[in-house]
Amino acid sequence: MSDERNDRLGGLKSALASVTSGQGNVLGATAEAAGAHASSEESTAETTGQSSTMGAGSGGVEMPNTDKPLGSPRVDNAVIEARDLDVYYGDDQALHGINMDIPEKGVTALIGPSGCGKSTFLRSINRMNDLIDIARVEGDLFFRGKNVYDEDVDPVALRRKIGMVFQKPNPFPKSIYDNVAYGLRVQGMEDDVDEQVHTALERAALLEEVEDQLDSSGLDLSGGQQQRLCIARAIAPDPEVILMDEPASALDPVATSKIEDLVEELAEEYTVVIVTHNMQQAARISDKTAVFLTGGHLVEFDDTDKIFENPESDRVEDYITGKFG
Ligand SMILES: Nc1ncnc2c1ncn2[C@@H]1O[C@H](COP(=O)(O)OP(=O)(O)OP(=O)(O)O)[C@@H](O)[C@H]1O
Repeated sequence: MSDERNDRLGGLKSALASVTSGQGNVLGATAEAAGAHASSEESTAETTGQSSTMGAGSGGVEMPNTDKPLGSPRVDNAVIEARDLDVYYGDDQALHGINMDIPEKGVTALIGPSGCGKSTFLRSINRMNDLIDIARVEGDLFFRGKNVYDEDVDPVALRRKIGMVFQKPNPFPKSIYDNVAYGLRVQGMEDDVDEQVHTALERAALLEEVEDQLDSSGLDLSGGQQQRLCIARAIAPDPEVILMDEPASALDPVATSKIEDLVEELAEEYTVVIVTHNMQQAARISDKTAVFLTGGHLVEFDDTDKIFENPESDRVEDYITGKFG
């Protein structure tokens, strides 16, 4: 862990220590597995469909001038911009008017109590919510200036640019090699498959452990290795953004630590957006933190240090220090 991250964690600890809530705080708490409403459908859809190109044309998009959550500046290097984003499941509104600029590279963490809409927001970025019949999206979600909900955007092509890793490792019942190659083939990326598979396994910090057994089933790997295999599968088509929905919550501490190290490494090259219930983890690995609170509202979005050491919102401070959640 870098000195900077250690300092940040120290800041979080002292911030927490200075608050005497009289209740157990959430440091180190790993949430129960939750929010996996659509994970099996998602994992199938993640790698199915036809290859095509994302709709062209990103210029001239008019941005509504809307209220921002606390501490949420518009950023010049934003890769993803949510504008007045509402998501409904049937008549129930899960997200209310989300406005957020996610900068290029680095790690952006989404935190908040169970049911506040973190996964829903994550899935709206690469249109995974399309797979939920009753889900409906209003407002805008721009990826590099292009509204991903425009009619000319192909969700499969979008997911090549914005890959996803789920809470539970979900390798296919195929060989390690084929697990990674499958994503490439689905996207029509048939050239140099061997090289791309090796590169993806290497970037996912798995190659060394599996290079002699690429023909073995992905299901025979340990849980942590399976999750790194899923990360390799997600990065094989060379996306720009990697969405991670509690990628370590089903893993033991050693495997979790490897995933955290990997996330930090990947963030040098990719934009990583990660949902986590573990605030220590958010403090350790993220550069920006977005705090969602009950009812599906984004309350504060800022540098992680600021959120954990000096949040603007009292409700965020109460959440961070374990007064509720
Ligand atoms: N597939 C679905 N069908 C109907 N309602 C859903 C679906 N997925 C989520 N919801 C509802 O939307 C709201 C937000 O859920 P979501 O899973 O996004 O929250 P979350 O913050 O990720 O929760 P958790 O931390 O428990 O995973 C909740 O009220 C949830 O019940």
